[in-house]
Amino acid sequence: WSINDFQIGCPLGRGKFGRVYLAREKSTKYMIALKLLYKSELVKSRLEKQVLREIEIQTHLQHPNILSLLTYFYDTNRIYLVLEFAARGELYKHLQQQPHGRFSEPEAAKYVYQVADALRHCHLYKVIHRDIKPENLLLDARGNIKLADFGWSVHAPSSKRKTMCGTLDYLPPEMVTGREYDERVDFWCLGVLCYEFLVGRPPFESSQQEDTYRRIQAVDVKYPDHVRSPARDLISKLLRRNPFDRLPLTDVMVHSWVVTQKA
Ligand SMILES: CC(C)CCNC(=O)Cn1cc(-c2ccc3c(-c4nc5ccccc5[nH]4)n[nH]c3c2)cn1
Repeated sequence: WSINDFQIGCPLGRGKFGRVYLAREKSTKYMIALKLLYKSELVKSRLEKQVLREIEIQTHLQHPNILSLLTYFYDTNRIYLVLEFAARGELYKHLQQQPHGRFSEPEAAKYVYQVADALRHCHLYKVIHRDIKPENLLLDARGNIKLADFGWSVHAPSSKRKTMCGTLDYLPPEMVTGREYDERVDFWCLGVLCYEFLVGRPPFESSQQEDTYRRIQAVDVKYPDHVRSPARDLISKLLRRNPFDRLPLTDVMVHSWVVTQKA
């Protein structure tokens, strides 16, 4: 493949490493998301190893709810990643467009189920995503979840610090205190995600960072009246301080709230 095989369209956003463009493969007219990485930038920020490991991870993780890396190629200055195009774009924009900025229970349960299934698949390959939040979720043409951006995934177990770029809202207690952690961090993030889907904001959001830290450590969750008990039951089984007390993903997928609402 070469860049001449594609017609480049509008920019789709700025990923961690580079720019992503809508593009179309000329002969098949197939739409894709083309990510351009500048070798010079990768060398400068010593990210080339990280990118190669991500390419390795994404090539092996094939799942209907994980955005696939279709292929990649490079020329003298750039690496080109041919990523699946998710036609309905970023989930967090879809969330913001909802009345009251929150999803209905059926829609929330459908997404929670699909993210749980995608994470279960990642964990089979000992890959922890660590960065599950609405910004890293896309929707395909049929409104199904596509888990993207493995910018922070690592192989379990790990205690690699996650530099605090972006929100702390999704950090589990063990990562806040820099302790060793394993794939159960993704169980916690799924609980935060489910809360945000139903409420429209994450559970520990505070104006000051240290308050967010404190609320995470104390697992200080408050549910607005409109959040009904079956959903509270699931969230409370995921937002547990002790990672071993958190509900495993297979149990999330068969939880009564998920099963009754998503169908
Ligand atoms: C190093 C390498 C293996 C990393 C591979 N993973 C990524 O690059 C993660 N990543 C995916 C994207 C991305 C961003 C946006 C889209 C889109 C998309 N569709 C849209 C529709 C409407 C509005 C915006 C849209 N973005 N489809 N596929 C995408 C893929 C950006 N970074």
